[in-house]
Amino acid sequence: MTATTTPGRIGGGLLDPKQLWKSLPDALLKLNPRTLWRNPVMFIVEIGAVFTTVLAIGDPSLFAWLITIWLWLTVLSANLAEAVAEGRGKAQAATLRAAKRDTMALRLAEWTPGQDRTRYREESVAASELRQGDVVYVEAGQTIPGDGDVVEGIASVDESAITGESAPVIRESGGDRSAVTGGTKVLSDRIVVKITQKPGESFIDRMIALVEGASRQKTPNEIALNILLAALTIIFLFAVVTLQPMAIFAKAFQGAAPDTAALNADGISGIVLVSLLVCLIPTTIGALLSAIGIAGMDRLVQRNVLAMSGRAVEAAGDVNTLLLDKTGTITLGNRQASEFLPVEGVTPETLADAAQLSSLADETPEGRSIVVLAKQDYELRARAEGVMPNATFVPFSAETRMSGVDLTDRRIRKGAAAAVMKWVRENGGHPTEEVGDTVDAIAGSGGTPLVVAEHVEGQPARALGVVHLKDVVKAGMRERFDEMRRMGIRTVMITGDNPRTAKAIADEAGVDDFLAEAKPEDKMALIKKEQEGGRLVAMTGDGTNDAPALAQADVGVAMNTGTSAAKEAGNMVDLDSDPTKLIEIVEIGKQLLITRGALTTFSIANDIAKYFAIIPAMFAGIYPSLDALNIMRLSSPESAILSAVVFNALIIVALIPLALRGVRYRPSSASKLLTRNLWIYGLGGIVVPFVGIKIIDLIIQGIF
Ligand SMILES: Nc1ncnc2c1ncn2[C@@H]1O[C@H](COP(=O)(O)OP(=O)(O)OP(=O)(O)O)[C@@H](O)[C@H]1O
Ligand SMILES: [K+]
Ligand SMILES: [Mg+2]
Repeated sequence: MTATTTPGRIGGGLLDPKQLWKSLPDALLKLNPRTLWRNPVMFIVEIGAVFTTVLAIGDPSLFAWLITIWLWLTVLSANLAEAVAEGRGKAQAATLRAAKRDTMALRLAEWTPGQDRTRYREESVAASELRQGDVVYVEAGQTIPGDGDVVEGIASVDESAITGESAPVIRESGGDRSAVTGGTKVLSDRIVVKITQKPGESFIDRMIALVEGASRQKTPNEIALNILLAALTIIFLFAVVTLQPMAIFAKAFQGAAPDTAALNADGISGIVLVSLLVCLIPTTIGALLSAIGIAGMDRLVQRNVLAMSGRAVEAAGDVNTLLLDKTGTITLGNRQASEFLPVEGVTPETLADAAQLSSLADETPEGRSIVVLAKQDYELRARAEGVMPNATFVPFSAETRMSGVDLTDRRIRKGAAAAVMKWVRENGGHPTEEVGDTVDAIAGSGGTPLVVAEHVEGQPARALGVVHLKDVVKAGMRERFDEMRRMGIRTVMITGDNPRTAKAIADEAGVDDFLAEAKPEDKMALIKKEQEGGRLVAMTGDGTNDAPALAQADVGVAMNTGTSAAKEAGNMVDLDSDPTKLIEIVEIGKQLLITRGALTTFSIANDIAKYFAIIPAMFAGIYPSLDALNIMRLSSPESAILSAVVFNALIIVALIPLALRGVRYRPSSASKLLTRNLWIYGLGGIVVPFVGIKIIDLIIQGIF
C-alpha cells in the first residue's frame, strides 16, 4: 500500500514534541471529571489534585504548591497520551471527509438484468436520498453515490479515496469482486449498482468514526484490566489511610524527633498522604491503557485494515487456526476458461456452443470467460438474451454448484463434476469414464473442471465434455504460511471445489490442511468445531457464501473487493484485499497484548519500588533502625516525596512513545516471550524508579 491517506507514523520511538503540543488543548478538555471518571486510576489522581489545591490555598507553602502542580501534570500527562493517540486518526478522518462530497445519482426504476438501459425510467436524485435496494447507473468519470454491489457490467474503479492506493481496481457483477464503495470513482466503462447501505451508515461514515475513535469501546481484556487497577487503587488507598494512625503513634513515642513538613505531631500532612497514594496506585498503566488500545487500532488502519471491533483485534493476538478460502484468496481468483475438452463423438464446437449457451446469463467471471472463449476459439456469436425469449436461465449457486439454461426441448447444465454427473444420472444418463479421466487430469493440475451436460427431451441426459478453468496460486504464499506456522497458527484452506483440485492447490500453497466440496454450512461447522475448547479462529473470505463463516469466526477479515454481504458479516475489512494480511493483523494483536502486559508489569513493579524509596526516607527520623533501608539517601523527606511525584508524572510522558509504537514482536513461543518481558519490564520497573528518583532528588537539592 501507499500511505497517501495515512498521517505520519511515529517512527524510531521518539515522539515528535510538536505532537504533544498540538494535542494539549484536547488533553486539557479531558480534565473534565465527566469524561475522566471512566479511568478510575486517573480519576482518583484528579480528586487528589483538587484536594491538595484546596490545602495549598488554605496553608500555602512552596512544597504544597510544587506537589499540587505536579499532581495536575500527572493527570495531564495521561490525557496527553490519549489525545496524541487519537490525534493521529483525526488527520485521516479529514481526508476521508473530503471524499464524502454529496453527489447526484442516476436511479433506475424497474430494473431487470440484461435489459437495454434505454428502456428504464431514469431519475436524477441526490446521493443522500438513496435507499437500500435502489438501483443506480454509474459511468466513467462519475462518483459512485453509495455502497452496494455491482449487478451488471464491469468497470475499473479508482478507490484511492479510501485505500490510498492509486492503481485502479476492477469491480464486476456476479463474482466475489462485486462490492463498490460510495465516494470512489468509476474510471472506465459503466456499471449498474444495487445500493446496500442504509442512509447515513456508509462505509466511509463508519471509517471516519473508526479512525476518530468515536466508536471505540473498551475491549473485554481492557475492562478486566481496568477492574484490576481499580482494585489495586482501593488496596493502596487503605494502605495509605492506615499509615496515618501508625504515624501519629510513632510520633508520640518518639517525640524527640524533629518535625518536618511531612510529619509532625498531627501525623502525616494531607499533601503527603495524597502524594503517597498517587505514587503507589498504578498510574503508569492507568494513564497509558487507553492510548495502547487506540494505537493498536491505528496500527491496523496504517496497514489498511479497518477493525470494526476492538475485541477482534485482541482475539487476533491469540488466534490458533486460520481458515482461508481458495478462489480469490489463495489463488488470483479470476478463473478463466482455457480449453474445451469434449467426450468422444462430440465436436469441440458442439461443446463450446452448449457451454456458451448455458453461460449467457451467468454473470460470474467463470461464466463470462466461457462466453468469451467460445467466441474467440470457434467464432460462436454470443446470443443476446432478448433474442432467446424461451430461455430460462438457472443461476449459479454455491449450494447446487451448477448453472445452466432451460430451452423449450433442451436443458443444459455446467458445473462441478460431482454435481453435474448426479444431474445426468437423475435424468437417465450414464456419465462416461472419459469425463472422469479428463476431470481428474484437470483437477490434478490445480485447475477447476466444469462438466457440461445436456438433456434433450425424450433422450437420456449425457455429458458433452469438460471446460478447463485455470487459476494461479498467488506469489509468496508458501513463505507466508511458513511464517504462520512459526507463530503457532494452523492454516486450513476451505473450498467449494473438488478434493483433487483442492489438494493440488493446497500442496502448492503450503497450507497445513484443507477441506474440499465445502458448502457455506460446512465452513460454519468447521469453524464451530475448531472453536470447541476455546480455540480462536480467524477467517478470511470474500464471497457471499463466506458471510456466515465470517460472522462466526472470532476474527473475520473480509476482502474489500468482496461482496457487501461478506463485508457486513466480518469484523475487519482489508482495504488491500490481501489474504496474507492476517499475518500482520495477528502480529498487531499480539503486539497489543504484549505492550499492555509489559507496561502493566512495569507499572506495578514501579509502584512497589517507589514504596521502598519513600517510606524509609519519611520515617528515618523516627525509627533510626529504618535508616539501614534508606539506601537512596535522599536529601529530606520532602524532597523524597516531591521527587517521587515528579518521577511518577515524567515516567508517563516517557512511556507514551512505547505505548503508541508498541513493544516489538518477534515470532516465538508465548511462554518464552512472557519470561523475557517479565525480566525486562519487571526488573526495569524496579530499578528505574530508584535511579530516577535519586536523580530528581539531586536536581531539587541543587535548586534549593
Ligand atoms: N459460474 C459457475 N457455473 C457453474 N459452476 C460453477 C460456477 N462457478 C463455480 N462453479 C463450480 O462450483 C464449485 C463451487 O464454487 P464456489 O464458488 O462455492 O467455491 P469455489 O469458488 O471453488 O471455492 P472458494 O470457496 O475457495 O471460493 C466450483 O468449484 C466449480 O466447480
Ligand atoms: K503510581
Ligand atoms: Mg468462491
